[in-house]
Amino acid sequence: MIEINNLSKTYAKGKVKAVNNLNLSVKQGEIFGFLGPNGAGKTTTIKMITGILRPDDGRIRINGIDVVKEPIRAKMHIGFVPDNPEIFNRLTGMEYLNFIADIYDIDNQQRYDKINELAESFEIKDALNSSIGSYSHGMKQKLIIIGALIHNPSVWILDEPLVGLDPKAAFVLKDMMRRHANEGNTVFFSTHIMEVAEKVCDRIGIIKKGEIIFTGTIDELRQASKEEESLENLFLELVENE
Ligand SMILES: Nc1ncnc2c1ncn2[C@@H]1O[C@H](COP(=O)(O)OP(=O)(O)OP(=O)(O)O)[C@@H](O)[C@H]1O
Repeated sequence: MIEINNLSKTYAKGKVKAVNNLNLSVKQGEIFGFLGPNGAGKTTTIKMITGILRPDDGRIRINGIDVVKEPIRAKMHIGFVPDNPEIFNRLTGMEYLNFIADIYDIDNQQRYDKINELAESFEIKDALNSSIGSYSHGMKQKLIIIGALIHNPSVWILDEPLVGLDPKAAFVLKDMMRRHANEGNTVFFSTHIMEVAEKVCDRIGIIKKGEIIFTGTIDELRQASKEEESLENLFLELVENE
């Protein structure tokens, strides 16, 4: 579960308000889509949830644990897939996954089972003994996704995860997200594509200029907009006419 209260963050010595008094609660067992146009504040919010950036104000709790006060404990509950898959190019895929599994203190059997299952789904098993530097963008992304799931996190956070994946890999990832949520975990991901949110999410939140302007189901969004246009247009309308 993710609970965010009155969260704010500015850049450039207060000149850029990236996130402004944001409140959000994401439950166990749901896939929550965090939608917004470029520069809306999605990545900044995600960096605060994952403990990479420190909030100026407000509180974030992961399964009741304060991310600022108890960062290590909170991070043990989180699996994170950043928007940029730049990782240790000199390691092999397997060395990277073992490194991540060591950090989370995962026993040999669990790491073997998880790596096997996920690498098979993404069809990158054969590449795990090659260096990451030789991987394509999509392969690096798949490796990071496997690393993020290796400790079976109860809160899985992904920043624009479908960008750069081919349709088959995107399908596999969406299926992983659904299964993870169905097992009682929280899945939170950002996207700027309404269609992706429509297919995958139980609930969405729309952020514009650092503020949440809508939370609810896609059906509720449709009702709120009282229009029969395509969802993409609804989204643009909601974002532009607020
Ligand atoms: N390091 C930084 N220094 C100054 N301003 C920043 C910095 N990072 C982000 N910003 C600004 O903060 C605001 C929110 O940016 P953020 O990257 O969180 O948005 P986003 O919704 O993730 O956008 P995108 O979809 O383009 O990734 C934008 O106005 C952005 O220009």
